Amino acid sequence: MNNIAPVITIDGPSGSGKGTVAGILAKRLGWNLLDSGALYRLLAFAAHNHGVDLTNEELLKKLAAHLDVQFIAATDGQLQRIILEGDEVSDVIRTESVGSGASQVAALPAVREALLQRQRAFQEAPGLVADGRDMGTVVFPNAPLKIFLTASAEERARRRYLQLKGKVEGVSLSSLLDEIRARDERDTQRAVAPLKPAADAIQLDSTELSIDQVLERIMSEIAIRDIAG
Ligand SMILES: Nc1ncnc2c1ncn2[C@@H]1O[C@H](COP(=O)(O)OP(=O)(O)OP(=O)(O)O)[C@@H](O)[C@H]1O
Ligand SMILES: Nc1ccn([C@H]2C[C@H](O)[C@@H](COP(=O)(O)O)O2)c(=O)n1
Repeated sequence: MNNIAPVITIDGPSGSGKGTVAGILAKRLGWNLLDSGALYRLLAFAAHNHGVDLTNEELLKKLAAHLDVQFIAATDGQLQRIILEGDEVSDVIRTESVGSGASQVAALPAVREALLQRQRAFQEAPGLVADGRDMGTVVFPNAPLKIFLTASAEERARRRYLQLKGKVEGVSLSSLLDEIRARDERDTQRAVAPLKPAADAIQLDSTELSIDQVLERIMSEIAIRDIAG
């Protein structure tokens, strides 16, 4: 691990806004970005394509260790792109069913172990913004700034509904709320690296905050710590 490059971790439940905030922050600071959830999503998606059962820990561990994936950094006007085994999968891995599969494979200790070094390799100069569930507790425990971003389940389902409405057929607010609650339950109750705030994390409830207000709060914590030059 390159301990010189500072890391800002943003953990929290699905739909709290981690990915949005992490992406804007990384761009604003000119830092690298780790969307760790994408790795678990890619594994679930690859497992489906290769006919690997989501409970087969031994095969999933091998698949995780050899996952052929490229993250292409965001450029002006374009989001980060994700390529799996030569195919662009940036959008197809974002469905709630892939998210649910990701949450299942993420509960397996051998899978988490296989993905650990891959995540730590993102810690490169000038710095890293990393979002996920265990960035501050397990992957980057020495990060100088840790944010735990939450929002009520109802607000997170509403946000997801607005995001998917018109893009995904048959999307319903009540089923999204059920799915979010089920994923919260699995992610917080698993035995290994459960979703929880690090002891030294700053907890931010975004239920009543806009994206800009969340960013403003994080920028002020960065300024207090003087970690971004
Ligand atoms: N503070 C906010 N107010 C209103 N909408 C928000 C806010 N933060 C994020 N959103 C919107 O909510 C949706 C979900 O946000 P995002 O994908 O960043 O969440 P996430 O925590 O990364 O979820 P996941 O863990 O499932 O990837 C997006 O459409 C985003 O624009
Ligand atoms: N650090 C992480 C990141 C993600 N996961 C698991 C749990 C999530 O439900 C799933 C998908 O993540 P998302 O893309 O929605 O952020 O992946 C995890 O266990 N640890």
